[in-house]
Amino acid sequence: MKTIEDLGDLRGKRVLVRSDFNVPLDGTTITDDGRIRAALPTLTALLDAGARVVVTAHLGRPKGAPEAKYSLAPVAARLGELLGKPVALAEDTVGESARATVAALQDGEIALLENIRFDPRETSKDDAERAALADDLAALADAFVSDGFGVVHRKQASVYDVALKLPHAVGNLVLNEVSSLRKATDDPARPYVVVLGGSKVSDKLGVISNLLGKADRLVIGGGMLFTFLAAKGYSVGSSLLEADQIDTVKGYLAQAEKDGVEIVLPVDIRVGDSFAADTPVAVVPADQIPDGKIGLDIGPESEKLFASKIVDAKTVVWNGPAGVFEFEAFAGGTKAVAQALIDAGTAGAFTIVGGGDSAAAVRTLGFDESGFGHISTGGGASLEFLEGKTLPGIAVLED
Ligand SMILES: Nc1ncnc2c1ncn2[C@@H]1O[C@H](COP(=O)(O)OP(=O)(O)O)[C@@H](O)[C@H]1O
Ligand SMILES: O=C(OP(=O)(O)O)[C@H](O)COP(=O)(O)O
Repeated sequence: MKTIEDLGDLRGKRVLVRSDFNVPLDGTTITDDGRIRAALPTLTALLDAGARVVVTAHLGRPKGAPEAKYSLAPVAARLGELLGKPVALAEDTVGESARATVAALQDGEIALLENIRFDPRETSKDDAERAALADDLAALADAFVSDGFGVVHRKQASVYDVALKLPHAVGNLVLNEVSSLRKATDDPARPYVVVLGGSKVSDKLGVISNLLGKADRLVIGGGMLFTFLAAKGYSVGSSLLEADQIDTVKGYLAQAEKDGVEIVLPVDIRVGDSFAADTPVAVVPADQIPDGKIGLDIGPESEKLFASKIVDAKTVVWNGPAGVFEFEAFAGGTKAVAQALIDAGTAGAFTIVGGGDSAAAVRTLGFDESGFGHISTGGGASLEFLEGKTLPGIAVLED
C-alpha cells in the first residue's frame, strides 16, 4: 500500500481523507473524542505538508437523508479545538456547499463535509449508485487517503469506491491498527479468549463462525447474549433479541461443543423495566428472565465468572460492552471485563479492546488506556480483521 509520503509533494493539492468520526454523543456533546484524536496524526501530516484537506465521515446510521441529530457540527468544532485551527463545515456532502467550501480552502487549511450517510448512495448495494457518489467525491480532490479504520470493513462509496477514482494512500491510523492487530492474528499466544458484547448483534454474530476455528474460548455478554439464551430455550423477557438468528446460534453452540471451544454465557442478569438510567434494577438468574423485564447488564456472579475466564488468557480480544454502561446501574459488567483484561495484561497477556463504544467505555469509566495492549478504533472492523477476512477498504488500497 502507498503511504502519504508516496503521494509526493502535496502543497496546494486537495486531499480527501475518509476518517471515522462516529463518536458517542449526548445531545450535541461528544462524550468521548477518542476517534477524533486518533485521526490527528494523518490530518496534521497532511496540513503540515501544505495540502488542502477535505475530510469525509459518517455519524450514526441516518437513513440516506439529512437529520439534524446526525450532523457532524459537534465534530467540526472539536476537531478545530484539537488542531488549533478552524475547520470549515460544509452544509452538504458533495453539493453546492461542499464545492464552495473546498474551493475556498488555502494551503494548510481543512474542511469537513457533512455526514456522508445523508446521501443514500453511500451505503447503496448498487455498484453504479456508489460509483456515482464516488465520482462526486473525487471531483472535490486530487488524491484520497483512507484513514477511517472503523469503517474499512464497509464496502461503501467513501471507503471503497472513491479509492478507485483517485491516486490513493493508506493513512497512519489504518497502518497502526493493522500492525497492532496482526500481533493477535499471526499465531496468537494461547489461551486465546474473545469477549463479545454490544448492540450490533447481527453484525457481530456473523463473525462467530470464523472465530470458532481460531479462539479457545468465547465469552458472550451485551445485547447478543440474549440470542444465545434464547437458543438454549430460555425466555429473555423484553431484552434485545435477534429471533431470526436463534437457529444460527444453535448451530454455533453445537459447533463449539464439537470443536472443544468453550462458550461462556452469563449465569445472572441485571434487568430493568425500561431502557432508562433510573429504571429499578433487579438481578435474576439468566434462565429465568421474567416477562416484560429488559436485560441491561450481566449480573454480579457473571462478572466473577467472566473475570475468571479472562485472567488466565495469553491473548484477549474484547469487542462490545457487556451492558448498557452509559447507565451507571448497568456499568458493572463492562467494568469487570475491562478490569479482567488489565489483570490478564499484567500477567503477560496481549490484550485488545476494539470498537467505538468499547474504547469510549474504557475511558469514560476511568480506566487507564496504558493498561491495554491495543485500543482499536474499530469494533466490527477489528473483528473481521481478526477473522482473517479481506476488508474491502484495505484491499482496494493494495496495488
Ligand atoms: N444488554 C444490552 N441491551 C442493549 N444494548 C446494550 C446491551 N449491552 C450493551 N449494549 C449497548 O451496546 C452499545 C455498543 O455496541 P456496539 O456498537 O456493538 O459496540 P462497539 O462500538 O464497541 O463496537 C453500547 O451503547 C451499549 O449501551
Ligand atoms: O462505530 C463503528 O463501528 P463499531 O461500532 O463496530 O466500532 C463504525 O463507525 C462503523 O459504523 P457502522 O457499523 O454503522 O458501519
